[in-house]
Amino acid sequence: MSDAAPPLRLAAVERRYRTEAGELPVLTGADLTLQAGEIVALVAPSGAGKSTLLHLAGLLEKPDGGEVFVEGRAAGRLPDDARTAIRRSTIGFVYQFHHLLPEFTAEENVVLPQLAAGTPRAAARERARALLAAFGLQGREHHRPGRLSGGEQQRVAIARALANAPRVLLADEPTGNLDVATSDRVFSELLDAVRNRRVAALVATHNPELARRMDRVVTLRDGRLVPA
Ligand SMILES: Nc1ncnc2c1ncn2[C@@H]1O[C@H](COP(=O)(O)OP(=O)(O)OP(=O)(O)O)[C@@H](O)[C@H]1O
Repeated sequence: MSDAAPPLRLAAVERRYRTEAGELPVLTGADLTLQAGEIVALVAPSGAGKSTLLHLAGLLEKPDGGEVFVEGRAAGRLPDDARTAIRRSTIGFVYQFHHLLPEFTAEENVVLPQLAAGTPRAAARERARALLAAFGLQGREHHRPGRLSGGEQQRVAIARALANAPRVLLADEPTGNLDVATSDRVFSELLDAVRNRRVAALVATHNPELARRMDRVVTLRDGRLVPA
């Protein structure tokens, strides 16, 4: 592992699914390098393999071929527990629907991943408060998700994704569930947070306006990543 290694690199990544109709090749040799502070949009038609790519990049699944390097380390094919440890300390996820734990407060939702990564509770709470404040959620820390607006819920989800100071952020339609004005605002906050922290981000979206606001746009063609 070297400081110069990019936070995330996909090299000739392959993934195929076995279906009743036979093998479905979804990724056939996907290459991508994300540098620190770089935000890349992934825009491709439904079914092209965006979620599959994000799952592989996030070490949630293993590739059938090729490799996923995280901070220079070949990580994609490690055993489950090793991939989980790298994922917890290095990678944050934001989904279209917030996936917050409904029975926990906003603050607890941001504290829990830190506890899972071994951060002491007092430090985790302090960091959660700072992150929530950075997203304009002072005074809302003790609300459960059901008592927050859609935009606020998504801000908590972004704060949670950043809780363990990840080097890589993976997002799947991170504001796709919000109205246009709220989506615009929350997306700006997401971009600022990622840029300020020098996180490398890959953001899947169907929204060309949002894609244009990122550093570059890639698409999937026949299972490979190409410039859009
Ligand atoms: N577990 C699975 N088993 C079999 N086929 C799958 C599986 N997961 C995904 N697929 C298929 O692989 C292809 C790519 O799916 P994926 O979910 O990655 O696409 P996507 O680009 O994220 O689509 P969307 O924009 O609709 O979310 C699709 O044809 C899908 O039906």
